[in-house]
Amino acid sequence: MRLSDTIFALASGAGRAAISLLRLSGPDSALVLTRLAGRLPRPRQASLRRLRHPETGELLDEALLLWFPAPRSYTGEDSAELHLHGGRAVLEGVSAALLACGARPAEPGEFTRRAFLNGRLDLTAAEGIADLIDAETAAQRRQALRQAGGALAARYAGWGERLTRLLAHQEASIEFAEDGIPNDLDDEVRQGAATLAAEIAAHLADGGRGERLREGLWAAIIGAPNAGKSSLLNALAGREAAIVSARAGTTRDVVEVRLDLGGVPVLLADTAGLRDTPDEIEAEGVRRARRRAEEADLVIALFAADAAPDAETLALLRPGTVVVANKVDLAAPPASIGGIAPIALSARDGTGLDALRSLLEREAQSRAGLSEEASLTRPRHRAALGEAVDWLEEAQRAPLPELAAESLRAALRSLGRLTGRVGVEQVLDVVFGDFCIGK
Ligand SMILES: Nc1nc2c(ncn2[C@@H]2O[C@H](COP(=O)(O)OP(=O)(O)OP(=O)(O)O)[C@@H](O)[C@H]2O)c(=O)[nH]1
Repeated sequence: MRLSDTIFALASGAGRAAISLLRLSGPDSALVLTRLAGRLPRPRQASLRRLRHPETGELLDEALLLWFPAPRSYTGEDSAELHLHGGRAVLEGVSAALLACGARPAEPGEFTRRAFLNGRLDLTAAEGIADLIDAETAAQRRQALRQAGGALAARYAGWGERLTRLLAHQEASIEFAEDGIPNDLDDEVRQGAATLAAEIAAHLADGGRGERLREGLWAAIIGAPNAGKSSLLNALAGREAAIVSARAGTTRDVVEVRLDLGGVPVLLADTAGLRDTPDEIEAEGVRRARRRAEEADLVIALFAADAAPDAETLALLRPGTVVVANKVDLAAPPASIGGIAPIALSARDGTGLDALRSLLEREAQSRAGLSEEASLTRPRHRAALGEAVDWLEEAQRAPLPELAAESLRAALRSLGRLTGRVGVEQVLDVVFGDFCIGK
């Protein structure tokens, strides 16, 4: 990937469409656009132009052009958008003309990569843009927009700056000690490292909500055979995803549907009815059901109101499990199951379904909804921040100022990996800006 290349790519979806959007970016963009369209449009103003092949002069399309000179563009380079008619032949003709002008097809993510390299966004914002494109629910969109807008970037950059300052002070204390000047910078640094470590640790202790919202929550319905698990899954999904039958032991494997529960994407699994069975295939289904219940972020334990609660399902109840008494059209629900008041439901006639859905939405949002503060969204973030906390703690324990400085530098590198930003030059800037060391 060379920044000296001028690249282009279809930015809109592939296939026949009213309009196709081609993007162009790189140092030769002005030249390429001029050869195709005769002259450059005014910056950031839509202009209708005839596009011709630069060698044959053949008319390719009449298109709307947008010209974004550097640095005020998405990539930070000279770039342009070509709004073409969305036919295949148009796209092929214009692509061939761009190739003839020396531009090359972009690699996946190359526009955003260039934006990052040109300092237009940090790594977390770039990830936010990828998430925005993948967002399936409103809450995912909000989280991605916030991250793409730099909410995490700003927070991590703030921590990076504080860390840089701590490191600068630590370096200064070492210099002062050499010169025999008394100072209490060491204590200051230790105190600062402790405060910062606590702040980062609090950000990490968010129950993984940002990651869950990005990836989707895992939910599972468990219960005895014939309790109505498949009926409930179908009712929540609004379609016949799982087979419903009066025969106990119908569901053998895990059946999954995707739901949007209050903006949180949820992968809901119907599982095999929990019971001891000599049937080998069903027994494997029961094992999978138990595993699924263990792994799930949200468990719905379903009991039939017209039967005594079964011991297998009762044994899997945990704090936070949603307990449901189904078939209330046949019998009144018990007041309590395993010490929890159940939601009364009839998957057959729909009684209680809205109440259950609202409860599930609240539960999903409390586990993965948007919090007031921007949450981290990837294991990569968690790992880098965890490392930074470890190094900050190491710095507080360090027996020598030189070792404390080394640990702070390592913490800074961890944050730097997260944002792709913090470099040594910044430390030097602070060292020489804050202190007149005079050497
Ligand atoms: N009367 C009544 N019958 C129900 C209700 N929900 C489910 N059923 C019936 O109960 C039987 C079992 O329903 P399923 O949804 O297949 O139950 P399941 O828990 O998935 O069963 P397994 O796959 O064997 O574990 C079917 O005959 C359903 O029609 C309900 O609310 N009321």
